Amino acid sequence: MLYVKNLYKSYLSGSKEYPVLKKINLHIGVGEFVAVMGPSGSGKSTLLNCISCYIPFEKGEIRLGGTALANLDETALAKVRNEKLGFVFQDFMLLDGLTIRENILVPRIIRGNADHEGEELADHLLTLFGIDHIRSKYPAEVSGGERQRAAVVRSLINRPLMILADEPTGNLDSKSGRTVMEAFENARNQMNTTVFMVTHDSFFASFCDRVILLKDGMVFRELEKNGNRSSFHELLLTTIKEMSGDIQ
Ligand SMILES: Nc1ncnc2c1ncn2[C@@H]1O[C@H](COP(=O)(O)OP(=O)(O)OP(=O)(O)O)[C@@H](O)[C@H]1O
Repeated sequence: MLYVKNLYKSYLSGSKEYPVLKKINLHIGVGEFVAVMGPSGSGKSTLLNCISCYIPFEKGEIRLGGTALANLDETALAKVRNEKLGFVFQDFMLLDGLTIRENILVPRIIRGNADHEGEELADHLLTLFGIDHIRSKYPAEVSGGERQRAAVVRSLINRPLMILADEPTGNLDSKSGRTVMEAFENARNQMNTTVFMVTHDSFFASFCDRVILLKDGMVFRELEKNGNRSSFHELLLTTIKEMSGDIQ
């Protein structure tokens, strides 16, 4: 589904080139829930932005559902973003003047398929994700966790190949954040949705099936959840300590 091969990306500062992603290789299969973690500056957002088609990369390959992203023009990239990807952001990005249900339908309107089927799907998802009671409310009238669950539903409304989530729990307390992780689990379990998330937080990462640890623009290690969530959390904490050099 998503293949990243030898991805290399640098930024220029004056005439000097600073590599940020150095030969990243990864694969995410259909229905996987995967997090990327790593210290500040390790390249997490840059990786997500390359996959999102928001920034170009110099070398390597990204293939999303069989489409190679390098060499696509702006129109084709916008089509990939609209049709193949769903987005969840740290600050929700809901439109204040629209109700929760109307917000959820916005990607259908952008794609030009705001039809009866879209309305039915919105109603089904509002129930499935436990936010039907806030459908007619405005974003300012609901909690942060409810706003983010609405954003998760919005990201699903065009039935994307993959959801990209950038620090989706960054503005939430642990109880609300947990409901958002459960919403991603629900999307995976009920709709076989693939989720790729950037997070700083090992507790929220422990809800994932797999965690990719980045360090200095390279994959330091990939960890898979083989037991329960709390033992995976312990493994993540130990490996992050090892990565930061606290233990050998
Ligand atoms: N547009 C840019 N121009 C120049 N350098 C940039 C740009 N964007 C990011 N960088 C640099 O690239 C490196 C990686 O940044 P990136 O935001 O991908 O890291 P990150 O792991 O997401 O960090 P954080 O956890 O702090 O968000 C950093 O050193 C950053 O300063």
